[in-house]
Amino acid sequence: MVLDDLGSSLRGTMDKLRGKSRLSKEDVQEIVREIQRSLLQADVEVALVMELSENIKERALEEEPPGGTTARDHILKIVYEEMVEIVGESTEIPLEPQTIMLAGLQGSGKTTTAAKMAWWFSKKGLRPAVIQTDTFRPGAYDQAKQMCERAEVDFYGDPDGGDPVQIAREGMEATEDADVHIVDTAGRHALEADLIDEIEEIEAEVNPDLNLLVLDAAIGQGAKEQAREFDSSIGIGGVVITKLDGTAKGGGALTAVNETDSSIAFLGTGETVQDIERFEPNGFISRLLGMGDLKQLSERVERAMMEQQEAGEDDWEPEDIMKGQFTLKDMKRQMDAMNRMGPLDQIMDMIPGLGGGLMDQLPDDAMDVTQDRMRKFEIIMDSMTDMEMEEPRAIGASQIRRIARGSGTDEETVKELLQQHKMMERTLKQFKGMGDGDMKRMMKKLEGEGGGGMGGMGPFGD
Ligand SMILES: Nc1nc2c(ncn2[C@@H]2O[C@H](COP(=O)(O)OP(=O)(O)OP(=O)(O)O)[C@@H](O)[C@H]2O)c(=O)[nH]1
Repeated sequence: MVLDDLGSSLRGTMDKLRGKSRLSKEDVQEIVREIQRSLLQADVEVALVMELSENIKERALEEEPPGGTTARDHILKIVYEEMVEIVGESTEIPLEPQTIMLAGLQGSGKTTTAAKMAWWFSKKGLRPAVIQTDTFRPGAYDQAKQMCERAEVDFYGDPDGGDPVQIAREGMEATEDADVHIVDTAGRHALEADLIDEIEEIEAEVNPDLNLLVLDAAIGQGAKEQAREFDSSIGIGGVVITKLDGTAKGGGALTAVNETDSSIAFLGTGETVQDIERFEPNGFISRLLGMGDLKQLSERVERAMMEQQEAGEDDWEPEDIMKGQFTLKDMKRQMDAMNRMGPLDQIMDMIPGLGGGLMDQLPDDAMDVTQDRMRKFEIIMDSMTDMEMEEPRAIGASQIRRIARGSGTDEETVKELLQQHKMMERTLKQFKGMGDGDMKRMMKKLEGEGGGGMGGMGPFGD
């Protein structure tokens, strides 16, 4: 994904703030420096980087973190909001009849994007048509035609035609049955005057509802001039970033969006017609900041909480744990909460600080093993008496034998469960010195984040 590097380095800096309730000037400086470094590396324009970092610095030092918010969450929120400010919401694409024209330099991916967008509209139940006006590049006609056939959408082009404006006119007429007209235009090596003249004439002919600038994700500073030129001639309403499946940097796209005061409409993520996504700022920035997909995470947590309420388990308060009591029942409750949220690896990926780098370091089957182990633990717990669940430390060798037999597992796994419980209990005891409020908040947070509460659980434990 774009600016992917930003995630890991920023995450490292953010992680150093764990446990702090206030940010010092030095903390803010360090975070801002990290953001600047990453954005500049990703080819974001210097002036834009400076503007963003000034805003973050100012807000981080002036705004009081709301009650109950840690310094880390507070700064993450500010960085997130300031990034949203630049990236913006996704360009609005109404699902109704319309004409969209694509502009951009040669090779940026216009023709491919035209077919992809047509496919996208057809999946939304509309009838799209692609009109190919590129008479400049030999092969553009065949390429567009083939892709449209693959996408099973209407296509108009003229392999022998010499006048793009005439092709545009004829194309609009020939495809009048279609709801959505996507007009592909020719690219040039650079911003030559005749390219601009031509596109203005086509635009006058087809009268588009929206002009999209198609940019290769690898474009850097050049994006600014392009964006400005196209914007002043035809008006740019949105940007499409292509080739995000490569090792692209993508900073140029942010510059273009800022320059044209527009937003991102689609992302191209491959060479086939299906490789298109609508841009979604929440997920994009959350991942960018290495925060995991916060929106998705909170939805899952909410769902899990609702199910927990329905199951009548909403009376549980973490007070007992705060007093240092952590029974097997508490452990089981946490495991249940996690199970309700979905596959473990997906949850881990969404939790701030656990996604990205750490996941990559785990062997491929680590999550399976862990999930498998959790299932076994649950079966074992089902074979325990209430008393054993409340006082696991009192479980002796003969009870272990009985539990192993009763659960169809082995003594080794029962011992492993007890060991795991001990580790979690020990971890929690370390927090006993904390203030009551902090502790309560932390416990609620661990519960809320699902996986965080499983400290010491499996290969990803503390
Ligand atoms: N990997 C990848 N390749 C892409 C993507 N979009 C386009 N391409 C490739 O990029 C190359 C150029 O794409 P085109 O669609 O021909 O670009 P164009 O802007 O129409 O080019 P001109 O007609 O010369 O102006 C082709 O080889 C495409 O297959 C993408 O999202 N991912």
